[in-house]
Amino acid sequence: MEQITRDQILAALGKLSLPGGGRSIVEAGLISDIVIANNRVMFAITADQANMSAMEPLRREAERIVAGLPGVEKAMVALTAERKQAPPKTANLKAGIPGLRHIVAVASGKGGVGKSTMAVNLALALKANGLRVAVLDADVYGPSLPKLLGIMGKPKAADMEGKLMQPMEAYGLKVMSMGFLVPEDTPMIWRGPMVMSALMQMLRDVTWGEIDIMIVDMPPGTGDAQLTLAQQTPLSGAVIVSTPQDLALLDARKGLNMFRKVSVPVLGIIENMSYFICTKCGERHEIFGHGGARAEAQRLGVPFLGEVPLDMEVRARSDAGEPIVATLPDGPHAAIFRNIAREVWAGIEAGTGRKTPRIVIED
Ligand SMILES: Nc1ncnc2c1ncn2[C@@H]1O[C@H](COP(=O)(O)OP(=O)(O)OP(=O)(O)O)[C@@H](O)[C@H]1O
Repeated sequence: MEQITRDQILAALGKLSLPGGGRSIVEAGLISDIVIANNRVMFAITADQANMSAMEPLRREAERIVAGLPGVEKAMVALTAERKQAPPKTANLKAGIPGLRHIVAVASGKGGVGKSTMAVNLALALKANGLRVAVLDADVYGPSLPKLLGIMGKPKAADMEGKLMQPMEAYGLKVMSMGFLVPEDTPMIWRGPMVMSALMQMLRDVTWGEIDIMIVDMPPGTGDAQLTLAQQTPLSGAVIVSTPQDLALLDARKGLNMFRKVSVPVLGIIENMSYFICTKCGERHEIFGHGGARAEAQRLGVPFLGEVPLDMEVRARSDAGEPIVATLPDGPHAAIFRNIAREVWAGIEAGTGRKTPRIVIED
């Protein structure tokens, strides 16, 4: 497929007039930077905050026009409010997505704490407990699910127009990630509205089917993009991943505060790299002391979901795309994750009071 250029896109959008006629959206300077990657085009249209709903047909029309250009496989267009703090319009999404009963975010106060590893193994443990589970990689800055789950290739179209995509599958999970759509080496500058728009498309335009719980691997940190995601996605709850140092340094608290700010219940904290099991002697080393995290969680008023050791086996299997809960289901780690999964699900049930399927516990 030939590569579309920014000028070709602007020329096509030049025909699109603002509501009420008059100037085009290009002349009015309402088009943000245009990102072109792998035959996918992303940009935002600036709108008056008070005028967002009136601009929605224009957004759809812009998306349709660009998607129809030669060399474009998909177009993603978001509306952004002029005032910076206002999130893009996602009213339909907030109401819930058909088929997805619960969406739970896995987040961290900072990067590198093992958030993605925890998200994948938590998803697999929920599945082992008898639930229908999907995982969504919202970590568009560094999508890691394809690697962690050993998935290659691209999602297939699910309809004739190519608007809907089928999710990928691995170890019985339904999976979607920006990593499937954008090649690893594509330099991309992601902005808040684009992250939200990409996530919306992955939530809305993927044939997920009936899912009891979807785990969303959030981008690390607690900046604007994360706040918008937390605010605009219909979340049943959030799980915070932290390391002992992270807890001590109060980075985890930022994550907690972010979800509290947008009234998403925090289901609890997972302490990762909690202790170290010596590969030679099998002895447990409490490098950072023991019990601190549990006490800290209590102090912060959130459930403590469990502790996962720093372990060579966890890392090696993650890096090989063979997550430990799926490939070593009888091992001690899988049991730890199944317990965490049980706590998470109990928290969701307590929070919603909805009828849920029976969970089969095998250990
Ligand atoms: N409990 C653990 N024991 C050993 N290694 C671990 C453990 N948890 C995570 N790791 C390793 O730490 C590295 C970072 O983990 P991961 O990618 O899950 O972190 P992250 O917080 O999602 O990172 P990012 O900030 O890039 O999103 C990976 O190599 C992973 O295999």
